[in-house]
Amino acid sequence: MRIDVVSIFPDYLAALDLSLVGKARTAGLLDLRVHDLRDWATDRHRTVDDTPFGGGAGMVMRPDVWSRALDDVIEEPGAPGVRLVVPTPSGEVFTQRTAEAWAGERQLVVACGRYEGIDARVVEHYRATGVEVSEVSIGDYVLNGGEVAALVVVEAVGRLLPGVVGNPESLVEESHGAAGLLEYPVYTKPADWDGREVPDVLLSGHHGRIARWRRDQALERTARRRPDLVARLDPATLDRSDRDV
Ligand SMILES: COc1ccc2nc(C(=O)O)sc2c1
Repeated sequence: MRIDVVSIFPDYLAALDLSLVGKARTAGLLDLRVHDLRDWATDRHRTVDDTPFGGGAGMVMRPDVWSRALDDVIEEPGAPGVRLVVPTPSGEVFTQRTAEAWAGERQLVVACGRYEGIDARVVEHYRATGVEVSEVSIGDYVLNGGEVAALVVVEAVGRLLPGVVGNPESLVEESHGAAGLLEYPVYTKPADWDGREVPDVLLSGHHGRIARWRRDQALERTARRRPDLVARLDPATLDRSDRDV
């Protein structure tokens, strides 16, 4: 998979050279390219914005600069599996399900807005040329630009690519994973720390009981902290018929 990120702050994406995503890049599992939008500006000040039509505070990012950049970066506009991602506070919420769907794409191009955003005609133009365009938000809080959202999207999608995470099994049990539950509490050595002990069941060696305890903990935690997720659970996840283990 190829992911391109276009930003006026390309150094913001340097964190993607680290950890799992960095290893995936080195291993050739993820072709991640970061671009400076100003490289497509035409004036000596490398201007990418201008005042908003209709007035109002702030500046808007110019459509001509963005289209020169995206025309260069999008491999095959309109081809299947090519998606333009535009992080925006007015976007649909980006979730684990979104990440799972996008992990199957051929190319993601993430356009990071700044100032008051990107001229709306850019999204209109690429939609009209047959490019899949997704305007997404990573949550209900105020950011200053799309770069943080780009980091979230690249990590959430990149870690789902085959070979990136050592044990694919771990993708099932993690919070918001395939089961749709929050993760159960985890423990490691020392067994006795701060006068607090590890739940006995985890020391029992009884795998069936451990699995059941973990699922019960995940269900309880999800019901307590994220009741909104419980409504979406597969009924089989709530099935307690294995009580005999
Ligand atoms: C101007 O560009 C922005 C500004 C805020 C913002 N907030 C996002 C979010 O995902 O919440 S993406 C994004 C892009």
